[in-house]
Amino acid sequence: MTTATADRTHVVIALDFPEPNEAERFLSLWRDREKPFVKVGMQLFYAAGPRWVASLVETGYSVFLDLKLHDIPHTVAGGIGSLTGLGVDWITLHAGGGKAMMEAAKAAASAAGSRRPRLLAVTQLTSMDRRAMNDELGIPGTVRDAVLRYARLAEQAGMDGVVCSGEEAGWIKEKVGRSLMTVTPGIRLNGQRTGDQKRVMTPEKAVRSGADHLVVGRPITRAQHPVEVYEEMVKCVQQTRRENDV
Ligand SMILES: O=C(O)c1cc(=O)[nH]c(=O)n1[C@@H]1O[C@H](COP(=O)(O)O)[C@@H](O)[C@H]1O
Repeated sequence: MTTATADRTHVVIALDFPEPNEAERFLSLWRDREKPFVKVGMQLFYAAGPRWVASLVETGYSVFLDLKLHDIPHTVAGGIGSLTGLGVDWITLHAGGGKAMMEAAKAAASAAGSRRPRLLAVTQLTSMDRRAMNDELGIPGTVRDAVLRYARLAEQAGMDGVVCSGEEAGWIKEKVGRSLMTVTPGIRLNGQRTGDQKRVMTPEKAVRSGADHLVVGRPITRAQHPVEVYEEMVKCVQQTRRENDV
């Protein structure tokens, strides 16, 4: 298990593929290179199952298991208990499940001792904007305020980090605390299609804004030359960190 540390910003590749063999074919592009940190989300997990995820870990990948758990505390604790044996690095759950749910998840993860996965609370999805949040969900105020509220709750419940957009990462560091890890999807290069994402940022700007780690799917998985795009992003992130002393 690799642990993402503050001295390195990971560009985590979201393996949003329908079948494990597609994901494996994609990963084979990195055959002679350092293995990237990868994210397995619901699409691939439901198709490939937990054993495949465990085999990915055994092969040497750092894995972010993004299942966004959200249920009553007892059920989420049970889910976390079933997932800890896979050896993944990070697991997501929705902060909107509440403090008791997150605390139950933390207790279940802690049972794995030093090999426990880090728990990340998802705040407001990056596919949401203020209009959808206010009008559809009935949550008043700005997205930033809502994200901050979730982040505070996550910190109080002992979460290791939060998933948020680049627009909120720095705000969270300032208002909630620097030790709470900020993991940021919604990453796009200048001029790239945003698709269903609403709160997007370039890798450079996200790092400057306070993102500890980036999650990138389609800009890499759908690129003509995925390894080159990935390496370019890693280089850009490292350079930004150096230049901004972050
Ligand atoms: O938890 C996540 O990883 C996540 C949270 C969020 O708010 N927004 C978000 O896009 N994600 C994930 O990040 C990835 C982004 O993919 P792309 O939009 O293709 O780069 C997807 O796998 C999403 O499931």
